[in-house]
Amino acid sequence: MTDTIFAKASGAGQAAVAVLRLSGAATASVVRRLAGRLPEPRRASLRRLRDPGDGEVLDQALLLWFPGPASYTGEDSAELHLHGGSAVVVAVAEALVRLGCRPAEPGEFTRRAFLHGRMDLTQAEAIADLIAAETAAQRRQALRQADGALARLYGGWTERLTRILAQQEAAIEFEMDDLPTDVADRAREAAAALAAEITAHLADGRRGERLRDGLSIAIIGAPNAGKSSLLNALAGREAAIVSPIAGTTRDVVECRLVLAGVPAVIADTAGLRATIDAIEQEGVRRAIKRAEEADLVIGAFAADAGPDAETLALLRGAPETILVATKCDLGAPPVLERSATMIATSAITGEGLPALRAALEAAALRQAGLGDAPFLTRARHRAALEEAAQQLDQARSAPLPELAAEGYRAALLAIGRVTGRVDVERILDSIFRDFCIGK
Ligand SMILES: Nc1nc2c(c(=O)[nH]1)N(C=O)[C@@H](CNc1ccc(C(=O)N[C@@H](CCC(=O)O)C(=O)O)cc1)CN2
Ligand SMILES: Nc1nc2c(ncn2[C@@H]2O[C@H](COP(=O)(O)OP(=O)(O)OP(=O)(O)O)[C@@H](O)[C@H]2O)c(=O)[nH]1
Repeated sequence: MTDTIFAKASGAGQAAVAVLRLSGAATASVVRRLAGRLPEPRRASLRRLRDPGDGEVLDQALLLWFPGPASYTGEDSAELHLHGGSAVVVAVAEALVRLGCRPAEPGEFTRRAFLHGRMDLTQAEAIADLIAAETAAQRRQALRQADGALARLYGGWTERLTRILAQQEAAIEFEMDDLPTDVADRAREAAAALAAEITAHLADGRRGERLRDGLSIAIIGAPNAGKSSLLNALAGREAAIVSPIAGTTRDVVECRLVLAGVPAVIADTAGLRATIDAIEQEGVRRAIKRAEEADLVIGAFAADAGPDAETLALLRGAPETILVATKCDLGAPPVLERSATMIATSAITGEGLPALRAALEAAALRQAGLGDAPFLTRARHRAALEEAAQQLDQARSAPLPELAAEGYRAALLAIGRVTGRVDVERILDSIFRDFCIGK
């Protein structure tokens, strides 16, 4: 019999109401000892909670009873909605321990939901993403995944692969019996179609992962180009120091932005120039590194000075770039030969800033926006699906039918690791470790 676990499911700190969640086989008897007879399933009922030892009233609480398997975890569970004071929560928690319950590990409720088949691993991970979601687009992606969009997609692939494997094994039997058959060919065709679908799913430009992790944007340019002023204007606060002294920004200054529902971190960096100042050199090194790792690089130059070679060179390696001619209040921006997007801005008059924001939002939607098909959201899924596609390719060209079957089996295992249908124990810990207690 599994332990009966409990945890405060509502947030830390003082609040009007604290929700304690319980799950496990002893839930019904524990609740009866604490609150009297069980209420109707899933109906809130106001109860006095009493200390099981001396009968002292601990709180006046709302009680909910969820008999398994129709509960979040799939087990008998209950919720106690207490007054939020810490002494109330502690008193009830102590009573629960005396009644044989134990505090839950992080993610343990959702882990139990998975173990009872209430959801697959992509859905369990989506619950964690939903709790962490900070923007509308993140919420939508997590909700879609929690609703089973990836579970259905990958589950469908698992079913098809199982059939392919069965066909291949039948083909081996037929061959041993010297029966003529085209079953192996049919398996190979089905595997080719599946491999193509998996490859297309992998080639999503990492949009789902970008939306989950946030977009990285770097502002680079010569000293005094107006980078810090640009960052402050975009962030709407004085995050970075602005001064007429060239070489003011040394370290990377980060600000969080939300662009069309996509979370982003925009970084102001040290002005690019050769210098003998060791600290500034390190700043330039960090600026270059940031630019190389960014999803989008803003190349800033003063309109009256024109773009510099160093900045343009760094822009060349970036996945997406926007050129910004700053200080356009001081002079007209130059006409550039290259076809790159250029936006003229002024931190003084505000000119061009809405256009820059719009360009950033368009880029964010392009790089991390939601599409019709669900996107891959985690590196864990990507690695397993890459392996599945590779195994399928190898299986299709395997010289022996037994080797082909081996490859199909390996591909099946790889996809199974994503959904948790096969070989799960090993990956469970790493997934649920990141949960908060009470979920
Ligand atoms: N108070 C409270 N709020 C919450 C949760 C919770 O557990 N408690 N949730 C927790 O994450 C989320 C809601 N998710 C839930 C998912 C399934 C079931 C559940 O009991 N499912 C049963 C019965 C469905 C029904 O009544 O029709 C089932 O699916 O069989 C409950 C909550 C968000 N809000
Ligand atoms: N007229 C005008 N001056 C600006 C504008 N933007 C920035 N400046 C001025 O240009 C100087 C440099 O601005 P910063 O934003 O500190 O430039 P930076 O590129 O971050 O400079 P470093 O930290 O040295 O790399 C400051 O004196 C700003 O006031 C603008 O749009 N118009």
